[in-house]
Amino acid sequence: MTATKGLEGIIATESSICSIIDDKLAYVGYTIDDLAENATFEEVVYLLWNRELPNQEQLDEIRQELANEMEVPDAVIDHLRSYDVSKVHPMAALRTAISLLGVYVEEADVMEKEANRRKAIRLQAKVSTIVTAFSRIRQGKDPVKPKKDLGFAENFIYMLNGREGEPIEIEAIDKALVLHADHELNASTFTARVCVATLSDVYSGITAAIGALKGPLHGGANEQVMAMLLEIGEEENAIPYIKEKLANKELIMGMGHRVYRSGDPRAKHLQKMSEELTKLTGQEKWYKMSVEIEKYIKENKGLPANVDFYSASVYHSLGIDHDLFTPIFAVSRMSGWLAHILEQYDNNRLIRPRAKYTGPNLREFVPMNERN
Ligand SMILES: CC(=O)SCCNC(=O)CCNC(=O)[C@H](O)C(C)(C)COP(=O)(O)OP(=O)(O)OC[C@H]1O[C@@H](n2cnc3c(N)ncnc32)[C@H](O)[C@@H]1OP(=O)(O)O
Ligand SMILES: O=C([O-])CC(=O)C(=O)O
Repeated sequence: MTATKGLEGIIATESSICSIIDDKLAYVGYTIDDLAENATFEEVVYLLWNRELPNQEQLDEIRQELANEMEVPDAVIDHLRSYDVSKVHPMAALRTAISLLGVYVEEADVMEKEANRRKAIRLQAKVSTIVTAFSRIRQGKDPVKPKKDLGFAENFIYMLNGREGEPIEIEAIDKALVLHADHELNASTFTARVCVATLSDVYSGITAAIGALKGPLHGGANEQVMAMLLEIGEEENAIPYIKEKLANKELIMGMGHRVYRSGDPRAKHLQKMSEELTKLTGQEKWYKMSVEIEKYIKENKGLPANVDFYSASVYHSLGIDHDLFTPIFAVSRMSGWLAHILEQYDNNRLIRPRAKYTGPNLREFVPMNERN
């Protein structure tokens, strides 16, 4: 029995949601390039859950369902106010709030297909409200209630800032949500599938997934990228900084990927957005610095920039707090997690691999009075 460290290259399930073939990414057959340029986030949510793009009527319906379900129970808001928010990372707050939501909502443990779809709508709608409410509360402000006539990205910006977004902000957030929505069997999605394959409930699967996304080797990398750019400070420091990190065998956040070799097809869209938004806000140095780092790492380590690399300067130039970058990833990836959870329920088998044992051989039990 040999072990494959990190399960690299292991085909662990069949899925009809997302493909990565020869470094090309598609959601249900539609390339990420087409979707990034032409689809809204709500269209992508519909696509991931139904495996077809919505017609206008279906799109209107899912938009309305999401807007209608955005409010969260007072108990969840009260909970966000109940601890020292200055000491809690928003991903920890989100993980706990989603778990708490599972206690207050109806049907949490009802496993019927239609009930699970209703739960999917509620979770997708409410994740945005929780992230923005936490952000407002820690600024000493009241959460802003969602508006039923706004789209998903519009409501996110409205609830975050207490004002409706400018068209360029709405477009940027909507596109970022489209780009992060799903990614095959990434660590957090796999976590969600492992959890619900025990026939546990949707809230448990999503809570587990948020925990996995939080780590800096996965979704948490986008916040770390911005921390790195700030530490570098000025463009001329970028390459010496990177050289030193590499010499110390430290990771360059936002670089490398388990699956992509030539490049992450989402990165170029975020790069373009970063170029435009940093220019518009007079913060081009973050973009220029990122381009230099990407080039150096590609040439010297053969590693491509991943989705987290340019999203950092995109969100920064939109004035978003750096520790909200990963929660925004979660707001988007909620759609993919839910698609995979529903797919897992539809064709379930317990996920239970084996471990190659490397400990001591069988031995005599040692009574307490004979132990060192
Ligand atoms: C949304 C997402 O989750 S995208 C990924 C977000 N994560 C990051 O950006 C964190 C930085 N990147 C990494 O840590 C890795 O590239 C991962 C976790 C994404 C992929 O990891 P793996 O597939 O396990 O790659 P692995 O660790 O085997 O790397 C292969 C080699 O490249 C090196 N390497 C990989 N990524 C990096 C990096 N970002 N900086 C420096 N070296 C790196 C490794 O040290 C290793 O070198 P070695 O062969 O000399 O030991
Ligand atoms: O697929 C992965 O391993 C990580 C990733 O890029 C994602 O989750 O978007």
